[in-house]
Amino acid sequence: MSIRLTNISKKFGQFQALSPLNLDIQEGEMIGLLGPSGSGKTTLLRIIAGLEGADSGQIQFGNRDVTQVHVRERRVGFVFQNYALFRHMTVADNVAFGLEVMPKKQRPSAAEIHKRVTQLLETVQLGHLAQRYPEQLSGGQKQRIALARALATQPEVLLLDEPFGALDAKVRKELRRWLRSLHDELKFTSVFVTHDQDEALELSDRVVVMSNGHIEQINTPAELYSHPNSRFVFDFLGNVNVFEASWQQKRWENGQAFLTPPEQQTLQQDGVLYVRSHELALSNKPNSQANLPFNIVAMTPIGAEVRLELAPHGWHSEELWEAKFTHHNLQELGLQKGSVVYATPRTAYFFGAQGESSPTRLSWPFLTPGSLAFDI
Ligand SMILES: Nc1ncnc2c1ncn2[C@@H]1O[C@H](COP(=O)(O)OP(=O)(O)OP(=O)(O)O)[C@@H](O)[C@H]1O
Repeated sequence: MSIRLTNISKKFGQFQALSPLNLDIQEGEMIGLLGPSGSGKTTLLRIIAGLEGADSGQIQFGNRDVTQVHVRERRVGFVFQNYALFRHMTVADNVAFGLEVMPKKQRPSAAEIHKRVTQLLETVQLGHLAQRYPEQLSGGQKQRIALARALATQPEVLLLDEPFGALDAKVRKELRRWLRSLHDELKFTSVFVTHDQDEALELSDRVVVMSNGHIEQINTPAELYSHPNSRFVFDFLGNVNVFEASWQQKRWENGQAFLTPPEQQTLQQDGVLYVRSHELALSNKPNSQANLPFNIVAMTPIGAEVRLELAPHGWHSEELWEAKFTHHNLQELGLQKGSVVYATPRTAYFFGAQGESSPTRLSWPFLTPGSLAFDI
């Protein structure tokens, strides 16, 4: 079932929770609503569900205008963060609930309900827990049951509000993969809310990035990562290093540090350069492309990588910079906590001070310490 939102807005009193926004969701797509707390994700999800009315605009499911249609008639499945299972009912009865309360004419027979519940419990791989009560389940199991319950009425749209928010990191990851494969198998259209960028990037076909009640950008995870269209999206997708750049004749400067633009670039103005932590090379001396001196203040192994925290040396940055390397790379470089190093970006994104919101992507030839043809 495709979903089309046209001109949807919502105010709570004087507060504009959603500015008029448009969103087209394809049939069978999995859409992640990502944004900081208060950006309007849950409000938008509740409006799609029919749990909240919009102040303006139209909602279509396929060709059907559902703007005025009651939540019960919209045929959506809903999963909340806090499971919302009925405590006094067994797992099987919880899953059967949506079917049992159907109007008599539409309700399947008792035998059909039993069959469907059994199948759903198999799908969520919890058939053996059918006679347990919610309090006898782990958080991850409860959330799978909540999903089975939401799917029992065979909705064409599944809406999930921070479905894995209350679970620990490992269970979250398992359930994410599991939800994605269930989605691919059953082919319903899903919209889920999250403030976890990894979750949004891993699960979604497209991510809708929200801030202050409007949509900042909609794109596939890969495109969002390679072409963030605003500083907000860049910041929100995490871990960027910021170089406040003042244009001085042929290069960007900040204190004693400088960066020379790639040859073909003609961005001769002040601005801000954003550099991702894994797009930095380090060396024990500067070169003609970059003179970005740092003190290494911390080296933290995180799984297969080591994260370096770098304090600018002789220039200013609001925050420490971060660089990521494999253990092997780092050994080759022979770096120690406390040493001074020079960073050279491979790629950076330039936001001009003149206010244009989309950045220019800058790409330099990759310089390794041994191949610095133009060391200074
Ligand atoms: N019923 C309500 N009455 C008044 N204000 C509300 C109501 N529901 C939401 N808001 C406000 O609207 C804004 C958007 O809320 P919403 O829950 O949609 O944000 P969110 O992006 O889902 O945030 P979170 O990640 O914290 O859940 C918030 O500032 C919130 O305080």
